[in-house]
Amino acid sequence: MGITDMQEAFYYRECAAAHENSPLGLHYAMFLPTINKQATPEQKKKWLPLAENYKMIGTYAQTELGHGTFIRGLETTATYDPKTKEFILDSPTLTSKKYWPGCLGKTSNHCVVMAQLYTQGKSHGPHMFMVQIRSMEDHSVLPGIEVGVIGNKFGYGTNDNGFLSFDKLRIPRENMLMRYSQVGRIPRENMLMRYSQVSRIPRENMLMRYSQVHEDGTYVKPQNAKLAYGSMVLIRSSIVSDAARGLAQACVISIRYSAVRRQTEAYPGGEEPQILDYQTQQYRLFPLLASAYSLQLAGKYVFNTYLEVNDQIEKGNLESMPELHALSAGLKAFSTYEASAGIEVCRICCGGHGYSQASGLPKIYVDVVPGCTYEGENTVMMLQTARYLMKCYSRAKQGQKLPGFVQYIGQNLNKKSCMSEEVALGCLVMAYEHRAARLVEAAAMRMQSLIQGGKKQHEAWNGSSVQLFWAAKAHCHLFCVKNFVDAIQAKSLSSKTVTVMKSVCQLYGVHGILENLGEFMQDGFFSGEQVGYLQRKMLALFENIRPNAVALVDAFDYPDMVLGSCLGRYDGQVYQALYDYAKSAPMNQTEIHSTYYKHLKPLINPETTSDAMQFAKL
Ligand SMILES: CCCCC/C=C\C/C=C\C/C=C\C/C=C\CCCC(=O)SCCNC(=O)CCNC(=O)[C@H](O)C(C)(C)COP(=O)(O)OP(=O)(O)OC[C@H]1O[C@@H](n2cnc3c(N)ncnc32)[C@H](O)[C@@H]1OP(=O)(O)O
Ligand SMILES: Cc1cc2nc3c(=O)[nH]c(=O)nc-3n(C[C@H](O)[C@H](O)[C@H](O)COP(=O)(O)OP(=O)(O)OC[C@H]3O[C@@H](n4cnc5c(N)ncnc54)[C@H](O)[C@@H]3O)c2cc1C
Repeated sequence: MGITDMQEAFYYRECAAAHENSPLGLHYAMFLPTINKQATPEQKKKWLPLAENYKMIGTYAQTELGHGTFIRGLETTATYDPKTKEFILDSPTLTSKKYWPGCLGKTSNHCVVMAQLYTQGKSHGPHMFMVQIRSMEDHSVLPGIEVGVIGNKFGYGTNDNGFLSFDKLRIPRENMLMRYSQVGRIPRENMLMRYSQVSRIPRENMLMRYSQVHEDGTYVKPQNAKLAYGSMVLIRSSIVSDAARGLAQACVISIRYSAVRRQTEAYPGGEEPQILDYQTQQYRLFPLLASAYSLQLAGKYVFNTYLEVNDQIEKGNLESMPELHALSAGLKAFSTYEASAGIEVCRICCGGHGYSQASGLPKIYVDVVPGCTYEGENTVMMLQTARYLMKCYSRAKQGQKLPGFVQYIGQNLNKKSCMSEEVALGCLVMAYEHRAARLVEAAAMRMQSLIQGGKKQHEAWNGSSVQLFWAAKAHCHLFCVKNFVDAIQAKSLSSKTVTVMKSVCQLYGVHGILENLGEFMQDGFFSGEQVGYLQRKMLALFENIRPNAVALVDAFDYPDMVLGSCLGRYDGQVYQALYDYAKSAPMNQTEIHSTYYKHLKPLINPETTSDAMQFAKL
């Protein structure tokens, strides 16, 4: 392609083969970024040119048959042999076989492998290693390696997710990605490669990051063990926009189709209305349209935050790592949950045609829904965010100032909503802050009471994890609402655009409250009368959004070739497109299908079926 910008290359691939999940997807999304972020300058100098020019094609092999979530429980081992200055990679058990990595079964000839590092008889936890798995001459599998595909999946048909195991495979010491932790002496020139003059680096930086070790394999700890998890944070930060894109495309298809489809006379003898005029269709689709806009804004925010924090990390300042982890983990979970559920509603809103591949919706769904699992199973990710919120809560209770977006935690909960008929954006934000603060406090109180009752920390954690999940979900929901409101209020949009977008933003906030009413009303924050305001406002917003609904999805500007949908075509020629799609079905290339002669004819006309066929039938 010759496109050098990663993001542009990503969008090109999205257009050229939308939702096809390229067999090189992991090469771009994780193999290249892992070399970029986890390799030393020397290693980058050696591997990046090869990988960028497809002279190395790789994937990210971390998950095993027995472990995906619990990285510290991974069983693949990498044991350092000081005599030969090599690592010995081994899959000691059945459950240690790598299982799931994308593009692994047949495509990749290399992979970055997450394995438990052992040196001098001690385990140092999961680390990344560069491993060649296939010959660069003829793509044959190298000795000491077993690799293959895992078979059919729910979707992702074009991705050869695979399994991989090692039988005491030896790799050079230089193949451990050593940017943040090392084994075996680091040549002085490496230091120079990272920083122009070793002398110019304050000594504590060198000790913290590039301190010397002996050739006997003494291990040098990284500044933070979680630096090795960096590639996952990058992808989680990218997945939010990915989920938003999928939901937005499903909204384009279902709302355009709902403007074309007419069904059921509105009154005896009357005209059949556009199904988009049914209030129930608006109730199902318009909040999803609002959610698509909200998640797109959230995706931009979290990816920009990733870039900023990653810059600081590369300079040795790890201060914002915990906040980035909490934000990316929570929003990855929140966005993929919301998008997956929303795409399914869009499909159902298209009736029978929504169930056809011709709609383009099943393909979008099976492309987005695994995002609830990969890159960190959603519940686990929400609980990671909850872990951070608990820390923030105790800091708030100690009177400490909290960073940026979590300042709402620990606020005075003894207040009522300011909600009026107008449903001001500020009152919406206040409601979400109150709900999140209350759920964070309730989870913290629950944990405290269990511990005071004699439970151990891990028992109290598990005994509070439902409420911890609720708190994290409310935190992410607040983020999306507040981020949307800030965008509306900060944007210098034209007055007409602001009016329309303000309605979309209001609908996102109002609908979210009505769909989670118990959490907003449990402490009497809202009165029944105020709930009535919200219900009437939601119905009014449907009417307000209806005239601009098609324009609001056109604004996403997805070309027909990306949507791949007979229902969501820009020209609205749905029925002709469906008929053409049907006519082009492979089974219609012959009038009588070959199976007629073998299976049907003997039933229908047994007397005319030749004896041989009869015999074949028996
Ligand atoms: C530029 C364009 C790029 C192109 C990308 C384009 C599009 C992307 C969109 C879509 C994706 C496309 C393709 C990709 C498709 C498929 C790829 C899937 C690949 C995979 O599917 S690849 C495997 C993923 N597999 C996981 O995702 C495992 C999840 N499991 C874990 O991640 C850990 O297992 C965890 C965290 C559960 C426990 O880990 P643990 O047991 O070691 O930690 P523990 O609980 O003990 O402690 C916790 C302390 O660590 C801190 N902490 C933890 N993690 C941190 C981090 N990341 N950063 C900073 N701090 C962190 C905490 O904040 C806390 O801190 P504190 O203690 O202060 O509270
Ligand atoms: C399409 C697809 C592509 C993938 N690509 C890759 C890849 O390229 N590279 C790679 O390495 N991996 C890949 N994976 C694997 C993926 O990263 C893992 O499946 C994911 O991390 C979840 O781990 P798991 O499968 O072990 O699920 P588990 O962790 O076993 O989850 C099962 C259930 O247990 C629950 N659970 C687990 N731990 C906890 C806990 N501590 N607290 C509460 N509940 C818990 C979960 O919430 C979940 O409900 C891919 C997976 C898919 C589906």
